[in-house]
Amino acid sequence: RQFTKKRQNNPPLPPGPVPLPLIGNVLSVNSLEPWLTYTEWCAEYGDLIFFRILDEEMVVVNSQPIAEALLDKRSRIYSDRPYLATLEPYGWSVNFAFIAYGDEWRLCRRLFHQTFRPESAVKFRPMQIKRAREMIVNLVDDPQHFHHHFATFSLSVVMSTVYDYNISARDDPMVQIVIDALIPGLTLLTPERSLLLRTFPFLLKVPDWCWGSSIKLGAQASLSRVTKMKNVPFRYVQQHMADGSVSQSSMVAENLRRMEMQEEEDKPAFENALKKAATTAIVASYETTAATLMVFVLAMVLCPDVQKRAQAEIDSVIGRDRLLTFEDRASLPYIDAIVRETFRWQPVVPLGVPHATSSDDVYDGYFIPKGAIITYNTWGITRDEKRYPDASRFIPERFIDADGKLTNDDPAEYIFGLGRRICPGRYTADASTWSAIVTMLATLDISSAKDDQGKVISFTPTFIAGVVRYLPCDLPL
Ligand code: HEM
Repeated sequence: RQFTKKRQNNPPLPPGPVPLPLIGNVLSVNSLEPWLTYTEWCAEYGDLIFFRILDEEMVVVNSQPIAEALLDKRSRIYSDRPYLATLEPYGWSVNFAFIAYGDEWRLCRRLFHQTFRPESAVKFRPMQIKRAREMIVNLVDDPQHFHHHFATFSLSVVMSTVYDYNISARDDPMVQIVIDALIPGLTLLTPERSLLLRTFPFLLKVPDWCWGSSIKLGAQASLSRVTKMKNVPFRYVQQHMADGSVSQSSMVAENLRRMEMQEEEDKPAFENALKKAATTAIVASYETTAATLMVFVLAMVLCPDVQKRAQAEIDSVIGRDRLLTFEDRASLPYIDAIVRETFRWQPVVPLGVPHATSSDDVYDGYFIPKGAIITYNTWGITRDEKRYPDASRFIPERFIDADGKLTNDDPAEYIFGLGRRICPGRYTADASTWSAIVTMLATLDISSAKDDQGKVISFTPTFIAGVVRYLPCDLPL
């Protein structure tokens, strides 16, 4: 009744599938790969769709111009995040990517931005190239565990910028702490788990011996792992600052020095925000960068001609006598086209991170209610056949014009989200991806694994779906 009353004097809602009473459209959405449903709906209902999942009001945006008009141009209204009941009990409010739009988010984001804005991020480039070369050594030594080396690479870049911590190639204790907290966390933050706790919050209070206590015990275990991930590397910097053995320019060290000049009463909030900004950097980079590099190796195996053309570009422009640096980037357009196509072909965050509206709005004659969950369908953009003919194929040439130059279409403009919540790590992510890809192409040949008889092991790549969509680590490559 409340729902109907609220609508009476407002313009119509955007078009969408007819909801069932109470449950809404929950049964029509592919729960594992919702982006497929949203992309199908786009053909039927257009680029702005409204539907309901139980009592949640959902809006899906299927076009880049509408996403820019809402998330960017009206960012004052569209920058909140939906409430996730799992966040606090499981310790994940430490990740400011999921917290509400407000003062705490603003402070975290400001601290983050100081380190990762373009002018600062450029300083990391030599380190990123160095880490990419270390990754190659690991890949040559132990090619089978390539996913592990990509994850190590991704963490080594971010741990270095945030804590000035150098991780070792294998069995690093700090990496273990991060992985222990992160891997279970990826599945815990699903909307389904959140819905369960929102509907039955008493599940966090049931006695240990009672049926259903596994939720509470799981939350306690997660909280303790995440707290460890937040505190241990932070303490590492505090301890090593005193003896001068960490660089004073790491994100945490720099801000701890700033904190010394602050009033005593401001320090706890600042330290808390700094811990959150630092931990978010680790969490947000870990799986996204590694998943992107997995997509790249898959593409190289499926498209050997692309790999050959890229290697020929490197050989003809740079030669074979030296390794590459960022100064070479502008003279290697085909490599950049591969980076763009890697981002587009299998976007690792296919629905971005959902936004939420903080007040009612009207767009193009449609009413968008306060508190609606706004999902930006990145996957749908990448599958637009008008913009990307033969969209499901890996074709870097689509980003090269007739003169051999890069076109103006750069997927980095949409795969990192939009508006005030746009990925603030995007410059570092792009530079890490480029340095890893170019160094691999210059030094390695990537192909399918072979069995004992020397026959190629065939496989069908299947992705694991979640906020981050990734390939399993045991691909036979
Ligand atoms: C290929 C790699 C990456 C992709 C595809 C990616 C994508 C995204 C997307 C789609 C969002 C949500 C944006 C929105 O709400 O509109 C996001 C948020 C975020 N990303 Fe990334 N990201 C990547 C790597 C990184 C890295 C390396 C870092 C850190 C150095 C990072 C830090 C963050 C943070 C802190 C947020 C939360 C922003 C906020 O809520 O204010 N990301 N990312």
